[in-house]
Order: sequence, then structure tokens, then C-alpha cells
Amino acid sequence: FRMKPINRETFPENLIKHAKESEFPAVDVLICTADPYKEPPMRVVNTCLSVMAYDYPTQKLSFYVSDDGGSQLTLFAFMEAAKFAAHWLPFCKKNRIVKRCPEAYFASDPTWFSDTDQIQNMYESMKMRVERVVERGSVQADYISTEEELQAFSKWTNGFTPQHHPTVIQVLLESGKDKDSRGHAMPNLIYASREKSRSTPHNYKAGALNVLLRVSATMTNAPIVLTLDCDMFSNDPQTPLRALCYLLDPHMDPRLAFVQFPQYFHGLNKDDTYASELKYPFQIDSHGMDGLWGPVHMGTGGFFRRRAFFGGPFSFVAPENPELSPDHVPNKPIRSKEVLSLAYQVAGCNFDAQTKWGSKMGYRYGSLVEDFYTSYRLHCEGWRSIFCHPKRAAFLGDVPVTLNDVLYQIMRWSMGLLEVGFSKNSPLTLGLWSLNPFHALCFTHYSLWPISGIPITTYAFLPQLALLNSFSIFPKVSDPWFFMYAFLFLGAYAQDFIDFMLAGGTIQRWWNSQRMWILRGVSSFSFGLVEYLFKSLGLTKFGFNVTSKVVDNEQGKRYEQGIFEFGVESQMFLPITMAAIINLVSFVSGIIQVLSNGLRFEDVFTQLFIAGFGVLNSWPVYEAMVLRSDKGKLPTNITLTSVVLSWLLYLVSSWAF
Ligand SMILES: O=c1ccn([C@@H]2O[C@H](COP(=O)(O)OP(=O)(O)O[C@H]3O[C@H](CO)[C@@H](O)[C@H](O)[C@H]3O)[C@@H](O)[C@H]2O)c(=O)[nH]1
Ligand SMILES: [Mn+2]
Repeated sequence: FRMKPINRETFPENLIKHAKESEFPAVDVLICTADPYKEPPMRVVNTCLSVMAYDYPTQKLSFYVSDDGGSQLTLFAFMEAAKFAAHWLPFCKKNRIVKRCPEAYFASDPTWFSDTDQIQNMYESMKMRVERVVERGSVQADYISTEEELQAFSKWTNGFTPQHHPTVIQVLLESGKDKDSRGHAMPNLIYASREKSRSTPHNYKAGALNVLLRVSATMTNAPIVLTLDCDMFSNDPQTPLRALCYLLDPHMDPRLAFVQFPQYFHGLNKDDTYASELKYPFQIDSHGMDGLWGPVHMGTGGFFRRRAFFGGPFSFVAPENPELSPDHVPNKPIRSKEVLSLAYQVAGCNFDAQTKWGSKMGYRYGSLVEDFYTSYRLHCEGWRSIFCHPKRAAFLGDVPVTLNDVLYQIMRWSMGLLEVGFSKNSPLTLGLWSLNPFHALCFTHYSLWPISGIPITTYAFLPQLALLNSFSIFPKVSDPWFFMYAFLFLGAYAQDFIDFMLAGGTIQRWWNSQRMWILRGVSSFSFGLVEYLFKSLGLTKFGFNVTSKVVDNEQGKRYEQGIFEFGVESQMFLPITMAAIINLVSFVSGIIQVLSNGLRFEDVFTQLFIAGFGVLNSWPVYEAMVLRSDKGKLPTNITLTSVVLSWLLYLVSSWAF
């Protein structure tokens, strides 16, 4: 990561000097959603509206929404959004709005234009209708206005469940036909919920994106594809132009597969309590990989050449149907019978089976971090990528605001990364064989990231247990070897601190990030390792559990104040609470032993230091255990279980020492 970091800058205002708007390539935007209750339809709609209003020739844009939740609520929200978009798009363009996500725009105390009131009323009334429908859980008859809508909702028969249902594809806007309130063309907008069957694996988000790649191929087959998570709304309408600065550059390496924008988040609290910013993967390390063969794909905010999903730059892999090939030019209206029947066919749950989709084409299956894995495989095939990191964040997403959600998200990533690290296509084997060796090491670093759970857990317990048993395990302070330990500790922490501050961090955020590094290490990483082991032995199954984007009011308030949110009885909290207890007890006992001359200070300085450091980092846990009475405190059951387990651990250790 430190060999050759690159910082790039784009000048979208120059683009127009080199290419006429009419020569801009078409762009298909793929948006995924999976659960109307964890990902409220209004949120998804806001994301979609924000990108529909891009500063880009509208008739060249198409939006495909994949709904893995198979929910008529989401479809209803998009029907409403399609109508609202006819007013929102011209409003944004006429007034040169920069925040084109309606919710974010109205919340930002915007400059008032003559038509702002009117558009805000429209937005609020749409929001009310959608939220009312979501609250009821079904679309009432009086909310349905046309025969076409009625027909669309009739697909939700009695046997229709999110896990088992036929394909639903609904063209909500067609560029050639639908016009906005000023008579200009609208972009295409298509809702697609792929067929699901309990007996067929659906490969989570990778499967959803492959369906969208195919459905979009049948309708518009744009040469550029942007993938977006449902919570990642656009924060800069010039973003596609920035991507074109690379994609249209005549001197660009023909092996360029994608331009990646970093993940940024809105709604982080002041000190980013859970270190959700994740500066290393999303910002710092990506600059480093950009200097090698390119950054990884982060699941969202990647502008791809469609061709990159079909084999290496010089070894084309043809799809089974010629209509899905990246060079095919669709020439029929997207609502036509032929197009729709093909779209339904390629969205079927068995279409993938026994094809190259997921292995040699499209998003690759086999890892819960399909983004990391797919971009790794693309690089192995010879593709390159570029990191585009403009000053104004291109996209802003949601972060989980409870500790449990944060830890589970990282645990899911851990399992996905280990699936890559220990697969037959591991970066240590296939990677070193086919990539720049430094680039391969970058991929190795992340695919084996969860393994750091082992040393972190060891340091959280072993020196402390030794201290409790009056055992010295580090060199004493006067021993020259002590300086190696001091140097490594201070060096690593200083380096981390400098990296963090150079990437625009604050001291408090850095402190929280090092704390979360420890908490993740003892919980998410360790559980991820165990769960991965169980899964490899065929004992358990672990799926893509969607992160909740809903915040309850009280939780939101506590998050704003930077108070840790425990609240639920989660196994994730056990090792954290045990570590907090053992560090405190051993620190106190160590001090007593030194004062009573049972132990020499210089023999156990390092252990005392580590335990003290653990205590400092565990402060929010003690508060949650004994001082707090709000709903987010540590559940009594977790505290008691941790006390018992800590006691058992101590007994085992006193037998072992
Ligand atoms: O079966 C599924 C599961 C998830 N999703 C969508 O995938 C996206 C990401 O899901 P989320 O719960 O927000 O996961 P995160 O851990 O926050 O996502 C990060 O990590 C994922 C796995 O690496 C990447 O896919 C994402 O782009 C990246 O933002 C969302 O839009 C979901 O709707 C699906 O479409 N189908
Ligand atoms: Mn997310």
C-alpha cells in the first residue's frame, strides 16, 4: 500500500472540449435493495432520484432497481417516484441544485426558489403516501390509479413470499415516450424482482446484480454500468462526468475495467464512535492500490465498462445468448413483447445454473464480499481500475448506529474475506501467479484481515491472566529486548495515527478507531473465523444478512451523543465484556501485588501497561455494565454470563500457569 500511492484529480469542465454530449456513452445504473423494513422504500427512492437527476444527457441514462425483498411496497414507492421525477429532474437542473437527493436537499435548509414550495409539497405528499402504504404493509385499491398498475400488483398472489415468487419486471419510465413537466425526455426506469425459489441458491447481491446486468442488456445494454447500494445517494451531479474523464480518455490503458469512488457516509456522529468511516479500506489503502494495478470495487460507486464482465481485456467470454453480449445493440422499445419476454427469461432463478455467470462472467459467486472478490478476479484476468476521490464526496451512505449491527456487518465481511483468502483462487496462489506481486499482497492483506483476531484476542487476555497468576511473560524494563516491544507498539500506533490524521481525521476519531480495532478483533473477527471454520466443515450456513438502515429515535439520540449502544443480548458482547472484566481485575490485582512487594514493577510493567490500556479502552463497557439505566445499556444477562465465563477462564488459566 505504501509503494506508490497516487492522488488523481479530474476536471470535468474540460471534458466537453474533447467530446460532444451527443458522443457520451449511455450509462445503466443498477441499484439493489433487499428488504423494505430494513431498507425503507423512501430511502431507496431517494437514492434513485438523486442519480436520475445527474448532469448527463437524460435519454442516455437508464435505472434498474433490483428488489430482492420482492415487495409491492417498494414497487409502489417507485411508481410514485417515477411521477415525482418528472418534476424533480427539471427543478434540479433549472436551479442548478447540487444536493439532488430530495430528502437531503430539503433537510439542508436550501436556498428558496420560486418553485421550491410547490416541489416540496409534492415531495411530502409522495412521502406520506409511500409511508402510509409501508405502514399498512399492502397497497390499498384507492392508491392504484391505472390499469397497468393494477396488473403489476396482481402478481402478488397468496403464495408470493420474498423467498419464493415469480419474476416481476415493470417498466416505469421509458425514455422515448415519457416526458418531464417541461416536455424533455425522461430516463428509463425499470423495477425488477428476480424469480426466487427455495430450492435454488440465489447468491445474494452478486446474483441480484447479475440479473440486473442481463435484464439491462436486453433493454439498453449501455457500455457503462454504475452499481449502487440502495442507501448510497448522489452528493455531486457531476460524478458521471468525472468517471468519463477516465473512461473517454484516448490515452487511457485499454485494460481499464472500472473507476471506483470511495464510500463516504452521512449521519456519522462527531467522533465516529464505531469507526464506521473505515478510512483504511475506503480511502488510504485505495490510493496505494491505485499506484499498483488499481483499487478494489467497494460494492457501490463503481463505474464499469460492461465489457469487463465478459472475460479478460484480450480474451472475450461470450454469453450463451447473443442478446446479452456487450456489443449487441438493442433496437426495440423496452416495453415491447419480445424485449420483456427475454428480460423475464434472463431473470429466472435457474438461468444462471450451468452457465459461466458467476464463475467467468458477471459478478463472481462464492464470497459474501462479492465486490472484493469480483474485482480481485477481474484484476487477475488482466483488468485495471482507477480510484477517483474528488474533494466533494460523490456518494453518501448510511452507517449502522448500534454496536451489534456494526459487529455483525464486520463479521459478515470477515467470512466473505476468508472465503476468498482460503479458496483455490486465493490471492496467495492465483493472485501471486497472475498479478503484480505487490498488488497480490494487498489482496492477501485484506483477504486474511480477520486473522488479526487471533493476536488481538491473545493480547486482550493472555498478559492479563498471567498477571493475575503472578506470572511475568515479557522482558523486564531493564532488558534490551524490552525496547523492541516498546518500539513496535509505539511505532505501530504512531504510524496509524499519522496515516489517520493525514487522511483528514481528528484525534478523538483516531482514538475511537483504535478502540474499534480491538473490539472488532475480539468479536467480529474471532467469531468470523470460528463461523468460517464451521461453515467449511459443513456444520452451519451463514448468509448475507442485510444491515438495517432504520434508526429508532432513542437509539439515534444516544448515537448522536456518542454513547455506546448495547441493548440486545448478543453473543458479540460476551468476549468484549469478558475482556473488560479481566483487564480491570488483573490491572487492580497487579497494582496490589506490586505495592505489597509480591511482584517487581519492572518485571510486570508491560503487562500492567497492557491491562491499563485495556481498561482505558473498555471504559464505555464499564459504564454500560453498571452506570447506565437507559435501554442501550448492557443487558444484565450478558454481564452475568461474562462474569461466570471470566471466572472459568481464570480457573483454567490458574491451572495452566
Ligand atoms: O441478498 C441480498 C443482500 C443484499 N443486497 C443489497 O446489497 C447492498 C448492500 O447491503 P448492506 O446490508 O448495506 O451491506 P453492507 O455491509 O453495508 O455493504 C457493504 O458490503 C457489501 C459486501 O461486501 C457490499 O456489497 C456493499 O456494496 C458494501 O457497501 C444493499 O443495497 C442490499 O439491498 C441484495 O440486493 N441482495
Ligand atoms: Mn450498506
